[in-house]
Amino acid sequence: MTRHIPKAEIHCHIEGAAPTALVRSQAQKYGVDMDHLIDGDRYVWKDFTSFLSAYDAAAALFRTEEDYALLAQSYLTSIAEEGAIYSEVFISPDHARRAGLDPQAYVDGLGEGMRRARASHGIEGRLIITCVRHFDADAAIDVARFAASRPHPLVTGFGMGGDERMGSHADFARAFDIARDAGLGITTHAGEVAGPDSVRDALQHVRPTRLGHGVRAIEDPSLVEHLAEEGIVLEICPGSNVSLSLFAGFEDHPFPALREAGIRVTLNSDDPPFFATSLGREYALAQNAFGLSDDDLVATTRTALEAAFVDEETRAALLAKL
Ligand SMILES: Nc1ncnc2[nH]cnc12
Ligand SMILES: [Zn+2]
Repeated sequence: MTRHIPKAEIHCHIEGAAPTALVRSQAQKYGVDMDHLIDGDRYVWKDFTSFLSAYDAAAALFRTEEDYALLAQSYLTSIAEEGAIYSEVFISPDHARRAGLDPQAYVDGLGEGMRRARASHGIEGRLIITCVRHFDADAAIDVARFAASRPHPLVTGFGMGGDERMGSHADFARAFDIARDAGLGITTHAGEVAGPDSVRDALQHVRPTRLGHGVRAIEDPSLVEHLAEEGIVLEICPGSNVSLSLFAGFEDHPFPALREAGIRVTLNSDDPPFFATSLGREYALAQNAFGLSDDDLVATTRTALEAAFVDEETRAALLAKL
């Protein structure tokens, strides 16, 4: 049991956090048939490509500001009940636009959901605007400009998700420059479904302080050393990685080896209902499968808070809770 451990999450996609029951009710509301996508309480997918398609289909069912307010409120409330004190969620204006929702209304809805969760459960939240690698690089520049305009006080970071097997971070360097110049924190997905070269590509072209996943850096000892030396924080999502068959099981997962190599590691759920997980389950797994003690788990939360894209006053207040 890790309910008593204060937790912080810095890698969760809000559209990927929608429980199947909520998506079913959204589908009913908008008259969309989702039977091919949901079986009982699980999403139907078989590999990374079909996972991304299922994710896009679920996202298409959130269409109004209030839909997103409810989604953010219910997600933050659920992890607060598992002991979370801080939540950064990845958000995607491209997905909102595709669902017919104006990006400003999207961000306002998400911000309102975070405000409600903070009021009821005390959980602090921030929004990381992401572009999508398998959409196109010009769209990414528009998304970066939107993020750089600081559309909401809770928007504090910029990142990229999507299909890492496509293109290079070089194609998105301009978008990341726009976001960095506006003072936003920078993270990006790399070293998940592609290997060490992809991590090096990300470091070279977008200079992130954090990496989404990064776990396949383990295939290159010199890269592991570099990540440790530079203090790059890995947003590790073990349940997601095993579910997507990056590793055969938790006993093969590199979390312990990366941690022992001196890399700053954190625990996250990525897209929890897609991978039958939750932030609480990730902490419990780290205890049971990786042998982390209560103190080790709290240290992981501390790393997440140190790496969080948040103002220093809020960071100090959060760290004081540990
Ligand atoms: N695990 C993941 N990798 C890349 N992009 C994503 N978008 C949502 N989940 C993702
Ligand atoms: Zn992710």
